[in-house]
Amino acid sequence: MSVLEVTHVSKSFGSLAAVRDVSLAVEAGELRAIIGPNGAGKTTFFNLISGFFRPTTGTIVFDGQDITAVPAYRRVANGIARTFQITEIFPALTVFENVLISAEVAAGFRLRPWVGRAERTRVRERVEEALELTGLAAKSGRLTGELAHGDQRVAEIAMALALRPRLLLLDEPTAGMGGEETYEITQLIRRLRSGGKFTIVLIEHDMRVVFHLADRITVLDRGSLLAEGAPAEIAANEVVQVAYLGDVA
Ligand SMILES: Nc1ncnc2c1ncn2[C@@H]1O[C@H](COP(=O)(O)OP(=O)(O)OP(=O)(O)O)[C@@H](O)[C@H]1O
Repeated sequence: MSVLEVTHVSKSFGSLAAVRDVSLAVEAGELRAIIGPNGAGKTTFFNLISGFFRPTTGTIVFDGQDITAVPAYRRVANGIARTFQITEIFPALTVFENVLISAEVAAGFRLRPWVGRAERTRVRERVEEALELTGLAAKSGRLTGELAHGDQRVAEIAMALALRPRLLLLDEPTAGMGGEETYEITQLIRRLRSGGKFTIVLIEHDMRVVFHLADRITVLDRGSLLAEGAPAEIAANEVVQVAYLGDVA
């Protein structure tokens, strides 16, 4: 069954069509990679799924529910969490505090004058679970700004996991990483995927990571869907090779 169904979605900024008539369906438990050259519309597409932008046309259905008009914060409550291309953390707070804030905001704590102890405990459990899942538990008391870049990106993933999402959107999780860190985060994403709890959509420029992790790959080019298929099909697709993969495939 499809968890996410995007149908004929477009998004224009003035006269620029950043996403043009894109449709895709992501199955439960699948790891889908979205690739494409710079400016292909990948991040805009993420912003449409997470609700930061409303599509100009088209519909987005999550878990059988039409969420096209649902605002971003409610999509989080429905089970969609994302990370960003650029790290979005509070460097002066500890890892634990960053993940806790994320979980508390999602639980609506900041909007209420009083929150019961049981609910606080439940949210803390989510934070601890996210830190365990990402392997950051031992570093939870460290200031986030003092962590290596790779661990900061992992902390961001922990912040998303603390929302207990069913759909996890990862925007270039290996951006700015060296070989070792890229390997570590690839292993982490593979673990998250194999746990079976999450459906993952990943934007990624590193083709080794993409071909390693993805069940299926969607290729965007100048806002349009250029191709979709299993990694072997995409690697063998001549149109994709010409437009994007070049020597890599
Ligand atoms: N908020 C915005 N306002 C105006 N134009 C935008 C906005 N966001 C994106 N664009 C434009 O839409 C097009 C697609 O951008 P987008 O960031 O989605 O591409 P991308 O595939 O994620 O690129 P990259 O790989 O460089 O991150 C670009 O031409 C970009 O300049």
